Amino acid sequence: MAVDGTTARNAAVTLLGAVLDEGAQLSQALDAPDSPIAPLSPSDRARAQRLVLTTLRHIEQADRVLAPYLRKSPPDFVRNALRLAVVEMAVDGGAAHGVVNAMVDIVRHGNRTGHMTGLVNAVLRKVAATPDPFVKLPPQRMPQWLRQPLVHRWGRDVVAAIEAVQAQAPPLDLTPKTSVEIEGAVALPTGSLRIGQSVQVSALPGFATGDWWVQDAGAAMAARLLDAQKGEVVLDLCAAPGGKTLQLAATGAKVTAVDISSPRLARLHENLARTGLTASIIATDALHWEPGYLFDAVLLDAPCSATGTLRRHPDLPFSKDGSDVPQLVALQAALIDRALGFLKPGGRLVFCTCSLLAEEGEDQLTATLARHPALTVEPPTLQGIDPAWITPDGGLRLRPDYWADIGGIDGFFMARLRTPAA
Ligand SMILES: C[S@@+](CC[C@H](N)C(=O)[O-])C[C@H]1O[C@@H](n2cnc3c(N)ncnc32)[C@H](O)[C@@H]1O
Repeated sequence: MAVDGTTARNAAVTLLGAVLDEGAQLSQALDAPDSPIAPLSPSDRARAQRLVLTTLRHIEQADRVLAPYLRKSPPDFVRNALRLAVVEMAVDGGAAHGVVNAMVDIVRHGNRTGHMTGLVNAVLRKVAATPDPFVKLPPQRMPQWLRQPLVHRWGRDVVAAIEAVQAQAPPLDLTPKTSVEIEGAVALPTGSLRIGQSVQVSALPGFATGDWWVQDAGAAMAARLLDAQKGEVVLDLCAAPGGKTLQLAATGAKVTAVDISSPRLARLHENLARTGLTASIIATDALHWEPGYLFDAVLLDAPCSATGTLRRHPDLPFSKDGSDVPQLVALQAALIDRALGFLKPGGRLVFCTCSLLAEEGEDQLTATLARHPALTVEPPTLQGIDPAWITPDGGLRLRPDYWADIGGIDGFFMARLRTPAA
């Protein structure tokens, strides 16, 4: 019989193994038909996910705390159980006796790990006796392939500030369809609403009536930068799951949303239905699509390394090594060129990526201007942004450490380009 509290923890330990030892992306491990959370109750599922995310944000510290007590590396399952327990006690405020008993029970019933309960019990009791074990440890570092270019560009202090934000659970940001107030939500300078504490999204007022949608405050700035107008013919290229499509549709523009992924577009259909907004949805490869007419404005939210969203996706450093970046940079350039061909003369393109890397942002803009010298960059004049966030070329660089005192922001680069009038 399982000790109370083992169900969610057991699933979390298995998910940690999928990410840390098998290189799986957490979203895929969670959505797999045989996912360890599939049989769980909604509350245990939420708890397992929260435990995995928190542990992934603190693996480095957990390993440093555990190192003095482990003469040799235990089997993966046991090591992940120890890591999770340490993080739960150090960060999550888990009561030591409950955490230790649950982990001992999980290891007792693990696959060929039953003989290690004594070690787990002894190690965790020692950790439990250490007050605040992470207090003197720096936040977890980004992987070297990402950290090094960022240190080179922004310096060690900025990178440390970014890592401090990435160690925290991100706040919940909402984009209101029209002006709306939600109890407990803070209005951010750029117009998004922020809820600090963890809540059940579907229980918030206005969810069922589609008065808002979940969208990071940084992500919400790209559609604002495009500034779509009522009646304009607007294309959202690389649209799914569609936070930006909803923003564009809410302006009264006639929106076409294109994405290569039908499963991701299914979520856009759901979001449109919930919010009562409309857009034409086309599942196709943008590189080969021929719309047959031209657009007033295009928003291109290109596929990228997603390194600006590490705080929301702390599994990313364990499933990626940066080797796909050159391929992504080439795809982004091809999509930019394609998107420019969809514009009327005098039309505008907003290009954005949720990346911290200059290759996918600042350098991509420089290269675009070199390929298309007739383009002009229109620097952002968005409500609530700090002028220091505007780059010398007129792009907008968002770093996770901006607004650090109120929970930070996802990292993005975006730029608005204008084609010459006929
Ligand atoms: C950063 S995500 C878009 C997020 C979306 N704009 C939002 O706000 O919810 C990038 C998207 O590009 C899509 N994509 C990648 N290659 C594509 C292509 N060749 N044509 C169309 N869509 C593509 C992916 O399926 C993915 O949904």
